[in-house]
Amino acid sequence: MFKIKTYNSIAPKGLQVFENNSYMLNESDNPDGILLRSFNLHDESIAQSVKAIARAGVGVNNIPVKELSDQGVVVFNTPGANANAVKELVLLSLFVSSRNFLPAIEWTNTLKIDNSTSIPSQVESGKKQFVGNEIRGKRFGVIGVGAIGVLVANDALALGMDVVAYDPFISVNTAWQLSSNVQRAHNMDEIFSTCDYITLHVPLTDKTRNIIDEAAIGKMKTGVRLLNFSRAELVNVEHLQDALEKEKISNYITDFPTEKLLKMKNVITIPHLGASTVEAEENCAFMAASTLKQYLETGNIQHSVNFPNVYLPFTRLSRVTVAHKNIPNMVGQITAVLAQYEMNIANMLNSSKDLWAYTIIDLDSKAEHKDSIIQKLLTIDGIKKVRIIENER
Ligand SMILES: NC(=O)c1ccc[n+]([C@@H]2O[C@H](COP(=O)([O-])OP(=O)(O)OC[C@H]3O[C@@H](n4cnc5c(N)ncnc54)[C@H](O)[C@@H]3O)[C@@H](O)[C@H]2O)c1
Ligand SMILES: O=C(O)CC[C@@H](O)C(=O)O
Repeated sequence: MFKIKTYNSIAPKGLQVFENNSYMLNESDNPDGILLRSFNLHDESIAQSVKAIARAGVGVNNIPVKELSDQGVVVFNTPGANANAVKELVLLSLFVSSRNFLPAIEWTNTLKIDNSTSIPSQVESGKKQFVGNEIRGKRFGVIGVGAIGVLVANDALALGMDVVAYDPFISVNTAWQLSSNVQRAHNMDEIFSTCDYITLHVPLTDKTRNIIDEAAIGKMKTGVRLLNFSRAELVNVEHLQDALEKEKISNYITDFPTEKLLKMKNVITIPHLGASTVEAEENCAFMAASTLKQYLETGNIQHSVNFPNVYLPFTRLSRVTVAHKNIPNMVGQITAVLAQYEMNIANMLNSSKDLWAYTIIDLDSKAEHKDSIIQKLLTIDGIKKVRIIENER
């Protein structure tokens, strides 16, 4: 029996993944797994019982990934599952930033029905204050070409924009999807200095925090429009305010309202709706729940942000999984312990990702002395979490 604790509202399609006798949902006491969206886990104490955490979404800056890795807790996200939803809102925002239609609609709603001037006459005489721009032919810079950035770049081309993209870490998969008509920027300055519109699609990390600051803004064209559907902290808000006041940036559209932004002119804030479509919520919830279930039941890892992806069909009688540091001689020490218990290894797999590694060892017997094997393995320096899973099938 596995206990799953959930935070935020998770689409039923995801929760249904746990609808069987092996799971108890919404369990706060000693959960095995956590399923969440944007809830801030940094301020929560996480029970020792937790083996994995799945984020129904992409950004994991709400999760203390570093600390959890050190406890051998696997963190999953849902790459690409909400990318189309975000892309559609970004495309909408390109038009919103260009055509003044939000203030125009507000103005139309204030028109008074009076007998001397008809509404159509008021409209025709007042509309000149809302003249906008077209996006066709304008230069559009995409910073971060991952699941969202690639869709935004390709569709902006289809809308007639001149698209230039920057991503020094672009994945091979994404590069295959990117239209060859998207130009490659070799550094961010190429985007800053030439673009009429700039959109941010990078994760929030120590390296990307404040990538839009005074220095970056200084290089931008006067009147540039800035879109941020990634995270608030990518943009230095004081420097942004100054640039908006000086009309260096004409407007800023973001999915991340803050107290300061709400008071600023020429800022349009959206209440974090990027992934809020029925389709994206279902995709994310289903993917997150499925990867969490797979990990709890088999120890296989897919879509993890801190441990390597590993898959070994679970066909033998039992399985030992070990989350450990990526340092020499771990496998040798693990197998030496199993040998002490006269356990014969039927199959094994070891893989690493940056500082962390993961080993699966399959056995042709049910593991006896489970607790003492686990305790012994945990005394090895570098081993963070050990599980022994019986094959129930
Ligand atoms: N508004 C929303 O509701 C919403 C929804 C989904 C994602 N997001 C945010 O958008 C971000 C991107 O999402 P995604 O699905 O495209 O993620 P992704 O991981 O597929 O793509 C991120 C891309 O950024 C690139 N990158 C990383 N550091 C970079 C740097 N310094 N300069 C340039 N490129 C860099 C990576 O190489 C990668 O290609 C997420 O991290 C999340 O913060 C927001
Ligand atoms: O859960 C959401 O609504 C937003 C998720 C989004 O910020 C993400 O990073 O995927």
